[in-house]
Amino acid sequence: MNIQITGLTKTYPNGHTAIKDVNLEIGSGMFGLLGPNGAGKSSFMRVLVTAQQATSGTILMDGLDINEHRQKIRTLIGYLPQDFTFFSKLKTWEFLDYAAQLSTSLKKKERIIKVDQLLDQVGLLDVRERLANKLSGGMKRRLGIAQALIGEPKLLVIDEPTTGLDPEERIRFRNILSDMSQKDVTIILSTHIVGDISSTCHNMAMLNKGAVAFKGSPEGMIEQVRGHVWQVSLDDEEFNKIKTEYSVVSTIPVEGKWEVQLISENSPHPKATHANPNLEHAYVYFMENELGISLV
Ligand SMILES: Nc1ncnc2c1ncn2[C@@H]1O[C@H](COP(=O)(O)OP(=O)(O)OP(=O)(O)O)[C@@H](O)[C@H]1O
Repeated sequence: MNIQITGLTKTYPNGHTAIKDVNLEIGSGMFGLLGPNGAGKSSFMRVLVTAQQATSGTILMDGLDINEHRQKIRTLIGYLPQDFTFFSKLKTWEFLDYAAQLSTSLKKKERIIKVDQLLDQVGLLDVRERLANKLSGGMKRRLGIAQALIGEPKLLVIDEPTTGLDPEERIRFRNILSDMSQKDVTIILSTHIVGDISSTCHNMAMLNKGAVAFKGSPEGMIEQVRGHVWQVSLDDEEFNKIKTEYSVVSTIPVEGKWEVQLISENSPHPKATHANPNLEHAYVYFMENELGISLV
């Protein structure tokens, strides 16, 4: 699916503008929306899935204006909101079957086949008889993906997919999304976790205070911080001093010293050398230099 977003603005009734003149083009594959809490990611996603209306601007999905073709657009979208919850008393397969009844016209026999296919795809077939509200946090998120996929959407919108998941579940969840994005489904995921983007998305945007602070590839964002990431080995005293002056992004204790990586325009220490930048470095750099948000 091709999505063209032009001049999108959302002002809530209390006067707060959560999305400011956003212009983006999103193609097939996986697109990451990165930004700190409160940046406007959820507001943006709710507008995208027609759950709330923009104040101004347009969104075209494969050429269709989402305001003029709301019903049609809704059949093309699967949505997993941040605060997704289950009805109690439904088993895992029953929950998905219920979602299938709402979003497909499949007959009972076809639905059961489809439900089990999807449960298998997200690794939940073994727990199909378990009550959905008794699943672990990671399993619930995976069941959430399955319900978003049951109507065979062309666009999958996922808000903060890995928040609260342990590392193993996080990797598993990312892998499911990567598989999906190879099946001609456009996936938009919002997150404040840099690793979710760097390991899955070819294109991304960074939102801050409702406006687009960066758009392009993760590599493009990383290039902007090249030359500003330093590493140096410090003793306790030096380390305590440097961490009050610079944005330290990682610290590893090595042989009684501290192996430190930090962001700085200029060399922070006579023994400091350049380090290879990654997306986390770029995120910190953007927050500090472009957006004026201090992390020290
Ligand atoms: N219904 C609303 N009425 C008024 N202000 C709102 C409403 N919903 C969100 N906001 C405000 O809009 C801003 C953006 O919120 P939003 O939830 O879209 O951000 P976010 O990037 O998804 O953050 P988070 O990850 O914390 O949810 C915040 O300042 C929030 O308080």
